[in-house]
Amino acid sequence: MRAYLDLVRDVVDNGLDKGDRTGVGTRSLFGRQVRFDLQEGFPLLTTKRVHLKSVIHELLWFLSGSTDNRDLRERGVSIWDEWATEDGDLGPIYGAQWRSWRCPDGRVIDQLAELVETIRTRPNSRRLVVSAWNPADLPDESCSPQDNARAGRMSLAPCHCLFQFYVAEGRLSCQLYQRSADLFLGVPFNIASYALLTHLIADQCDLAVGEFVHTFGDLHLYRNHLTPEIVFAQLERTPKALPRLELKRRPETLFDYRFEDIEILGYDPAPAIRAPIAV
Ligand SMILES: Nc1nc(=O)c2c([nH]1)NC[C@@H]1CN(c3ccc(C(=O)N[C@@H](CCC(=O)O)C(=O)O)cc3)CN21
Ligand SMILES: O=c1ccn([C@H]2C[C@H](O)[C@@H](COP(=O)(O)O)O2)c(=O)[nH]1
Repeated sequence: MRAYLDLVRDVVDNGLDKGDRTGVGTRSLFGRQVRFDLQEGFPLLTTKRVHLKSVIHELLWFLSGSTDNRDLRERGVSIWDEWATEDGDLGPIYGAQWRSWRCPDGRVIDQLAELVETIRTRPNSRRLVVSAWNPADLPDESCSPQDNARAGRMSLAPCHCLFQFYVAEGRLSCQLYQRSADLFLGVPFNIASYALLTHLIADQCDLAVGEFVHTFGDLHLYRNHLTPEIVFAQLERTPKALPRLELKRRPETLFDYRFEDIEILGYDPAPAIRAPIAV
């Protein structure tokens, strides 16, 4: 995970000060790319403990098509609390766009089910793309997340907004375009989440895993993370060997994985580093 620390160093050294929607302020760069060979291990940050339980539950929640924060809270995951209404509504965020993209003519498209079917039947396709960026459902940036959800809009615009798969030599690779990236808190979660998604889809399609390519638009460190206890403590740590991912069971479909099916072996990270989240 040296690549992650290099990104942090890049933003610290070369980023420009920039205001943002949350009012916190950032140091930011535009347009970067890193890649992880998933054969070399599971790309889970070792220079701080990442709460993988939240990552796994969040991905299974996206895959279930749910946008109800109560389903996450029931599993002890609170990472979406700040954006949900009191009854758990987040509006049509990832789960809705991935599994039930609404068309003007009333049709509903399950992008993930179609993706798996196309990888199986036409692995050479150059159209293995899923988009969460649905302009019709985007939030109004001048309203709160909760007011957007109440108006039937997304509470937060998709950050990991488009991804594409690629099959070659029996390996499945994934590239993500992330338009906006909170490098300290969000990105370690996003890397682990898409690496896991690639493993699950590869498992369903009888493929080995290839690479995860992570492409960034606005890549930023929030100003209140640029402290000796947070970002600079992270930069002083040395990466360790990566853990491995093991899937204990292959269910009927991509949508039937359970938390217990996913095991991470040999994860020996440095202690967690707490940081405030910008809402
Ligand atoms: N500013 C911001 N950054 C994000 O990464 C982000 C958002 N907003 N809004 C929507 C989701 C929610 N995500 C989150 C929210 C919180 C944590 C977080 O607080 N992580 C802590 C503890 C995690 C836990 O205990 O489960 C961490 O140390 O990683 C991470 C990702 C990712 N997204
Ligand atoms: O999966 C995620 C979700 C969100 N983020 C970060 C990126 C930004 O810091 C905020 C979103 O604010 P916008 O004004 O909509 O860009 O959340 C992330 O890194 N990963």
